[in-house]
Amino acid sequence: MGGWTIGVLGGSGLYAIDALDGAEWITVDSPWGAPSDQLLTGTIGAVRFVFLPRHGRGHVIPPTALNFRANIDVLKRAGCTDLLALSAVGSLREHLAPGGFVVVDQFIDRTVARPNSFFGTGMVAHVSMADPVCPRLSVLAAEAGRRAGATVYEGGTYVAIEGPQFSTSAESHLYRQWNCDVIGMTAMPEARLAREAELPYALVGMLTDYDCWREGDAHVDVPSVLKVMHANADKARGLIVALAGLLPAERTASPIDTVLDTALITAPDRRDPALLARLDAVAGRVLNR
Ligand SMILES: CSC[C@H]1O[C@H](OP(=O)(O)O)[C@H](O)[C@@H]1O
Ligand SMILES: Nc1ncnc2[nH]cnc12
Repeated sequence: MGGWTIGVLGGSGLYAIDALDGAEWITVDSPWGAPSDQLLTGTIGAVRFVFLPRHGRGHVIPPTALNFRANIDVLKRAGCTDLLALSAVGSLREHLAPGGFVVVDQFIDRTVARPNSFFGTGMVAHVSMADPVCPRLSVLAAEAGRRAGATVYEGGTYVAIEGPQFSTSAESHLYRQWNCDVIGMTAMPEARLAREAELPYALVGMLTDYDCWREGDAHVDVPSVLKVMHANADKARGLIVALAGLLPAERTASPIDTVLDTALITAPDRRDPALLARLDAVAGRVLNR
């Protein structure tokens, strides 16, 4: 038991949060390289927040070049207990109208060019991704979104594409046939790495457009995404403030806090010391005992 420290990954159009008491940008180094930016830390009530603009302030890093491992590693090092990801997403469903929020509960990963694990040769691990998000944080994020005035849809499958180009119409129709609900470029491998780092992860997709599947509609472009995001930025910030008020005073353990207990397979005497050193924050709990 203890308090909550919520790491917030801010996506397109959300590069800072202004409601933090004692707000301070801090630098956290990572053995995985440079994260997207400094971390903005501060508190709202009893809850500590650590905010990272996923693409860096000024949106300088494209999805493929994001150092997802460093981003998750620095959030872990900064003491985060849980992660809330906020992302602009395209809608693949008529009823998921731009302006609404979708609390995602599944993923299909179509990314092809991103390191997607902290583990590797010399320290092999396999975590379950069957239930890729934290149900506890997802429920609270949904309620926080409603309190912030958003229309919130609970549950939905996010297809992660490599980008940076938006999809072809054929792909957009295919993803609809696969029962995907929303589309974006950043939740993978972010959600995988959060799980490996034993950080419960919830994702609120902020619907900005109908991608390019809808007959007679203009296809998605950057101005249309940013227009909706700017109109919704207050609701996103309101969600964070409302979440602080909804979290119980004490954080009880989550099963996700200990997923590495059953994930490591490499024999202790065959482990690579250099890789173990890089895993100090992510897996120190199980490697140092
Ligand atoms: C600006 S449109 C495409 C861009 O927006 C989304 O970013 P994020 O998930 O960080 O909000 C999408 O994944 C693309 O990176
Ligand atoms: N249609 C779309 N495709 C991929 N990423 C997005 N982010 C926001 N809208 C998107």
